[in-house]
Amino acid sequence: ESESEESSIISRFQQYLKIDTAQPSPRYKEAAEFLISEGKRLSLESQSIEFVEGKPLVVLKWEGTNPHLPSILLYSHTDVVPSEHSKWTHHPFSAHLDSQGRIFARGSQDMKCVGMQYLEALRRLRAQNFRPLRSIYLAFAPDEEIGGHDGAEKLAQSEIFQRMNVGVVLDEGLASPDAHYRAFYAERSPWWLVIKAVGAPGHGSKLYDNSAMENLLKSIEAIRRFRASQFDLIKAGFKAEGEVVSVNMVFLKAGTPSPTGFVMNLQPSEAEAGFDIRVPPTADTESLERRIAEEWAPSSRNMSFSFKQKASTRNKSGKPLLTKTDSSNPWWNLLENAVEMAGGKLGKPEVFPAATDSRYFRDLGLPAIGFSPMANTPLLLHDHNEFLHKDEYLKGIEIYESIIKAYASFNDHGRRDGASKDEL
Ligand code: MET
Ligand SMILES: [Zn+2]
Ligand SMILES: [Zn+2]
Repeated sequence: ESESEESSIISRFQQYLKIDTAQPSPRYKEAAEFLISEGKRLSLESQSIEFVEGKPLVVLKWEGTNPHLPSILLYSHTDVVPSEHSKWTHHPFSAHLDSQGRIFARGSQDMKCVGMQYLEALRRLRAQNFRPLRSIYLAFAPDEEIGGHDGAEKLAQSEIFQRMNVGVVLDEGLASPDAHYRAFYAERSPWWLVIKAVGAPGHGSKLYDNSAMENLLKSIEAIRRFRASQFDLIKAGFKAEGEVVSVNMVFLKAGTPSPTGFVMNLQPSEAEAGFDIRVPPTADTESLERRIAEEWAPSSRNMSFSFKQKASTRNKSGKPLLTKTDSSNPWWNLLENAVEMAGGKLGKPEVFPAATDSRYFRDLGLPAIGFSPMANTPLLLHDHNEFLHKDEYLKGIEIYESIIKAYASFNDHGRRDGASKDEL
């Protein structure tokens, strides 16, 4: 690349990063306009779909020479998580490029990088007069960070999606601190649990059983023991991060407010705590549910519970939501080879420790692979000072160029395309 080409690539990335699409009030319209205009510059067909008003989902298309073959879906989400601006060295929507070449922005890793890299890879393929055999779709969806219900979930269930005849989905992965890229064949399902205790209120000096605080604390102790047992499996090297159940307390709510803080000599009659639980695809969910009902929020201790989010680990037929990584899934091998051809190396397939929109596609029986080409990069998603080095970003474009070329050219002579659904 010439220097000026490189700087226009970086500035397009910065332009996307500068659009404040943070939850809970993302500027979706601005993002959609930007993406559609980028799509037009690449002569892609474009469509903005509002399954829910004000939440556009942009679909771009490059038609294949054999549009009857199952297509490739290059998926990304447009929203980002909120940030504590004052704790960042550079404003999270300034997309500041520092003297070392690092680009700081919310979304630089999760996952505006990927969305723009797809486009840049297509730009390079266009310039080479590449003709895809299979149609290539790009989808830029809203609301991943709040569950994807008004984005990917609606897309996956739509007629539009059926007509797209998608054969494989690429979605986000995670940065890797070493030289290997990470690739994900499954993910943990988020269960966002709120437990609540009630009990008799009382004077702050009185020792008595069954107060709301005491009841809640017993649960917190039990949950912490379980958490430690899971964490120990990782610490001992028996399990990878995505293979255990994680539980983290994310809020505590109790006490009687007063203008100067909280009333100190009153034991409250209600206490609540929230937990972000992540469940691996093959976990015994029934036993976990029992544990919650019997140990973590037993009605015998005047406790109740509810879920703010509870994603299933299995499809309708009870099969865990996993994408095959063996020879039954040609896309995995193609990815590995294509990454290698572009000078990269894939680590061994992992379970994504958090959630992605891939679950909605895996639920349909489609193979979905989580992959963000960021090697030599600290894992900073949802963290302060999220950044991506410009050289990693540029390298990632070449990686995608290689993958998209391989995927869009893949011709299995009709052997698998009919059969690949449901086998993942
Ligand atoms: C249940 S929504 C998931 C949002 C985000 N990707 C996470 O894993 O936390
Ligand atoms: Zn993400
Ligand atoms: Zn995220």
